[in-house]
Amino acid sequence: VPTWPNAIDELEDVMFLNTGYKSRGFSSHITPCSFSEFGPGRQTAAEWLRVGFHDMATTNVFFEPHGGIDGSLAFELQNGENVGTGFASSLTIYSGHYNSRLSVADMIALGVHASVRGCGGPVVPMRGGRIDATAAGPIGVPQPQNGQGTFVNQFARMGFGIVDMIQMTACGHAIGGVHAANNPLIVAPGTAPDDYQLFDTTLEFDNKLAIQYVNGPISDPLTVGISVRNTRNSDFAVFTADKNVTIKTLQNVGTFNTVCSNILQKMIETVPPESVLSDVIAPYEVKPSGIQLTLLAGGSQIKFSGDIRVRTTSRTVSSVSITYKDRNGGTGGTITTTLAGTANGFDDSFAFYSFNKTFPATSSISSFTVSVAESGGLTTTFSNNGAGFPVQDSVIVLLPQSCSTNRNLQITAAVRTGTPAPTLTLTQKIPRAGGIPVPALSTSTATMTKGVTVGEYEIYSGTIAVSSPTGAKFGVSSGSFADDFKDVEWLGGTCTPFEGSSSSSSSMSSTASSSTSSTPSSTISSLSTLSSSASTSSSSTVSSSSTTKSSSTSTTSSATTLSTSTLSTSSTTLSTSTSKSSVSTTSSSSTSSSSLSSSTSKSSTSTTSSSSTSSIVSSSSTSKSSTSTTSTASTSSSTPSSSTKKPSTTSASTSTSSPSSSSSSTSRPLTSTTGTSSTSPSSFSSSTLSTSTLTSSTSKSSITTSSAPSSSTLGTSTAKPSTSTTITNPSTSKPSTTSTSSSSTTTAPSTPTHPSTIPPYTFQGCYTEPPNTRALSQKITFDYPAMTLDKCAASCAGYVFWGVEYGGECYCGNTLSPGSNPAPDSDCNFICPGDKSQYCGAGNRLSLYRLTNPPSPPPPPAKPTIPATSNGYNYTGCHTEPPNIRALPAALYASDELTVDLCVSYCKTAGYTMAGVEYARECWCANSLSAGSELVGDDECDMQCAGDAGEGCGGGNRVGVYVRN
Ligand code: HEM
Repeated sequence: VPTWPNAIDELEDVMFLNTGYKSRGFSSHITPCSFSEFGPGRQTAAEWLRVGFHDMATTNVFFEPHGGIDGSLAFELQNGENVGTGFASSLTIYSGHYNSRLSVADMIALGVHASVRGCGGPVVPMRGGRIDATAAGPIGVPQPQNGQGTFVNQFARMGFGIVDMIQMTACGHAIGGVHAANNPLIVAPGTAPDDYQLFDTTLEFDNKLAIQYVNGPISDPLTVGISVRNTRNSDFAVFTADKNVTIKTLQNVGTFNTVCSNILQKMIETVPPESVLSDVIAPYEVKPSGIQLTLLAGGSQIKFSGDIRVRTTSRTVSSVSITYKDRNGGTGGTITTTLAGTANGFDDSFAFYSFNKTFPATSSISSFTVSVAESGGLTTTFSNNGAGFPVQDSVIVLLPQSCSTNRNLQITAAVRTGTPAPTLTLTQKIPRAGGIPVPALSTSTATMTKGVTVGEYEIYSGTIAVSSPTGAKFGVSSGSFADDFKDVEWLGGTCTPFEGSSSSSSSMSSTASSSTSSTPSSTISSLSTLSSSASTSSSSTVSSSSTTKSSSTSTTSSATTLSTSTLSTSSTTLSTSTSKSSVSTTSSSSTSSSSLSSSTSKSSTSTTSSSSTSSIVSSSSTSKSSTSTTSTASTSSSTPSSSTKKPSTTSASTSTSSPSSSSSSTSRPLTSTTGTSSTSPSSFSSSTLSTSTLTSSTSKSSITTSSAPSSSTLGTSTAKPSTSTTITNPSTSKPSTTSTSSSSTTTAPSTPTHPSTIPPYTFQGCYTEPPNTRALSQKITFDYPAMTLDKCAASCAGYVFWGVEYGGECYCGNTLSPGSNPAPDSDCNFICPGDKSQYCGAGNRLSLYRLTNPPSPPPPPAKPTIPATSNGYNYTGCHTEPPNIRALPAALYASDELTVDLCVSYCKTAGYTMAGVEYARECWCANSLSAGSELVGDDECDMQCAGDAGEGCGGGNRVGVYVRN
C-alpha cells in the first residue's frame, strides 16, 4: 500500500473511482463493454486496447531512447499506420483526465487495464510513472499485409518473441473487430453489420477467438475471407508462426486469462528508460481526499476539512475517526466523521467519511491517523505506513477569498510568518494545432504580494491570467510547502474579503480597494517584493502594491512543483517552522496582531509518531454517527465559513456570505492588461513534460519557478534521436570486426557518420520509402541487435543497391523503386546497433548504398536481319495473326534450332507454297494466308530465331511470311 501523498495518487483515484461519490468517470466510456458513445459499429473498449498496442508498437528496444508507451501516438495519427477514428477519440477522452499528475501515457496503459477488466477479462497489473513524449516517434506498427517474417522481426524489435507475439495478438483481438471503412481489403463494405466484422462471436474479453480459430467456424476476418486473397490475413500469419502451438494452448480459459494478464502487462510496461514505473498499484485502505486547511476570519482559528476514503471491499465500517497531532507533534485531538457517500471500482468498493474541525492556529496540525471501526468490533488504526498522514500548514490557499473573473484568477493565501513569499502557479491545458488530440500543459507563475499579517499568518494575494479554464489547476507554494492542484473551475466569481483582526482588517480592505486605483508602478513594487522576499520580507510589501499584479512569468516546470508540495513530511515542517520563528518575530514590527508567534514553541522534531498500524481496540469506538446522516454530512458540520469543503463554489461563497462582501472589491478587471503573456505559444511546447513528477518527487522540491531548463531535457529525450550529440555513447561496442571496409582501427569514434564508401559500394544519401512499396525489395534481412553497414553490404553482395533502415533492417535490390527520394542525411539518425560509428537509416529512411562501379551491362544484341529469300521462297512481309485462326494454319513445326531456311524447307517438303516464322521458334505452313491477317512493319518481326540470333523469326503474334517464287 502506498504512502500518502504519493505520485500515483491521481492515477489511483482515476483507476478505482469508477462510479458513485467523487467518481472520476474514466470507465464510463467503456461501460458496458460493448458501449461506444460514437454510435453503432464501434466498441470503445476495443479502441482503447488497440491504442495501447499502437503506441507501444514502434518501440525499438535496441536503441536509446527506444519509445514504448509514451503517448507519442498523439503525434502519429497522420502517418498512415494508425487508420481509424478510434485513435483520436480515445486520446481526446484521455485528454479530459490529463493533468500535471497524470500523463497521457499512463492513461493509455490504464485504458488497456480498464478495457480488459471492464470486458470481463483478467486484471492487468497497473503501474504509474510513464512520461509523455512531445513529438512523433518512428513508424513501425505491424500492418496486416506485412507477412509472417516481418511480423516476427517487428515484434523482436519491440522486445517480444514469437510466442509473445501470438499471445499478445490473440489477447488483443479478443475484443473488437475490423471496420470495412478502414480495411476494405479485409472486410468488403456492405458485408458485415454496421460494416464492423468482429474477430469472434462475442464482444467480451474471452478466448472465443482462439477456440474458433482452432475448431471453427472461424469468423475472424484476419484469418479467413477476402483478406486471404488480399494477403492481409495477418492473424493467420501470426498464429501459424509456431505452427499453431501457442494459439491452441489458449483454448483453456485459465491459461488464456493468465497469459493475457502477463503479456498485456508486458505490453504496457514497455516504456522508455526514463519512465520509472511505480509499484503495482493497489487501492489505499485509507486515503485522505480533498483535504483543506482554511484560516478563518480573525486569523486565530484554522478549519481542517475533507474526506477520508475507506476501502470497504472486505470490511463493513461502523465509524471512522481521526486522531491528529498539533504542529509541534504533540497530541492534538480526535475528530469524528460522517458518511458522505460511496463509490465503486471494478473490484473494489469505497466509502467517504467527511469531517470538519476547527482548532487554534497556534497549535494547528502536523499529521493524523485514521481509526476505522468495523461492525464486528474490530478497530484498525491506519498511520500511513508509520508516520501518519502529513498536513502542512505553512502555505494555505484561502478559497473563500479567491475568485475568477474575466479570465483572471485572484488568489489569496495565508502563509505562516517566516515562510518566504509564496508563488502562485497556474497549469493550463492549451489545445495543440494540426489535429493533435492531446493538449499541451502550460505552467505560468506569478509573484504574490503581502497584505496584512494576522496572528501567525501573513495574507498574500496574486493574480494570473487564465486562457483555458477547463481542466486548469492552480496552487500556491513556498519552498517545499504547497497547497496546490486546485481546480480553477472551483472558483466563484466573487472574492470574500479576509476579515482580519480589527486593525488589520481595515488594512486588508484598503488593500483591496487600492487595487482599482493602483498605478503602473505596482509592477515595480511587486518585483521588489520578489527580490526582497528571501530574507526580510515584511515591510515594503504590506500595503502599496497590493494589486497582486505580479508580473507573471510563464515557465514549464509544473509537475515537479505540484507533486512535491504535499510531500513535506511533518517532521520537516516542524523543523523549519522553529528555525524560522526568529524571523517572524523580527518582522512583526510592521503589523499589529502579530505578537502571538507561538510558533517559537520550538519543540523541534518531536519524534512521537505512533507507528501502530493495527492496534485492536474494543468496539465502543468514539462516535457512532455512521450511516444516519449520510450524504448531508458535509453541510451539517459546517461552521461559519464552511466554504472550503468542496469545489462547488456557489455554495461556498454563499455560506460565508455576511461579512461585508463589499462587492466593489471583488476582483479587478484592470489586471487583464498586465503583461501576463503566459500563453504565448513558445512556452507550450516543452510544457508537456510536466508529468515527470511521478518519479523523482522528493528531490526536486525547490524548483518551482526556475526549472524550465532542467525539465526540458526530459522532454527531448523521448522524441526521436534527433541530432547526433544526444546519443553518441561511444564506449560499448566498438567499430565492426568485419573486414572489407577501410574503417578505423583503434580508437572508438566519438560521433557516428555515414561512411562514404563500404567497398565496393558508395553512399548515395538518406532515402525515403515510397508510399506503397519498398524502395528495395529483392532481398530483406534483419538483425536488430547487431546490424552494421558492412553486414548489409555482405548480405546484398551482387546487388546494385542496398540500404539499412530502422537500425536493423537490410534491403537489397538492383533497382530503386520510383517514389524513393533523397532526404536530408540527418534524417538517417539511427546508430547501427553493431557498430556505433555508423548510421543505419531511421524509421522510413534508408541509408542507401550503390555499387561504385556497376558491371557494364551486356552489349545490346545486334538487331537480326530478315532474310529476303530462302530456298526459292521470297519474304513478303510481317503479318498479324487473325483473331480466331492462324495466319498459316495448315501445319506447325516448332524447334529450338529454328532458322528461316529450316522453316522454309520444312513447308516446302510438306508441299506448301507458304511458310511463316513466328515467336523465334515456330514455323507455320499453308497455301494461302487466312483472312484477317494484316501486314505490319518489319520491325515487329525482328525476334531472333531460336537457332540463329542473326536472323529475324517473327514476333509475338507476328508471322514473317515467305511465298514460293
Ligand atoms: C501482427 C500484429 C497485428 C496486426 C497486423 C493487427 C491488425 C489489425 C487490424 C487490421 C485491425 C482492424 C482495424 C480496423 O479495421 O479498425 C485490428 C484491430 C484491432 N487490433 Fe490488431 N493487429 C495486430 C496485433 C494486435 C495486438 C498485439 C493488439 C493488442 C494487444 C491488437 C488489438 C486490436 C484491437 C483491440 C482491435 C479492434 C479495434 C476495434 O474494434 O476498433 N492488435 N488489428
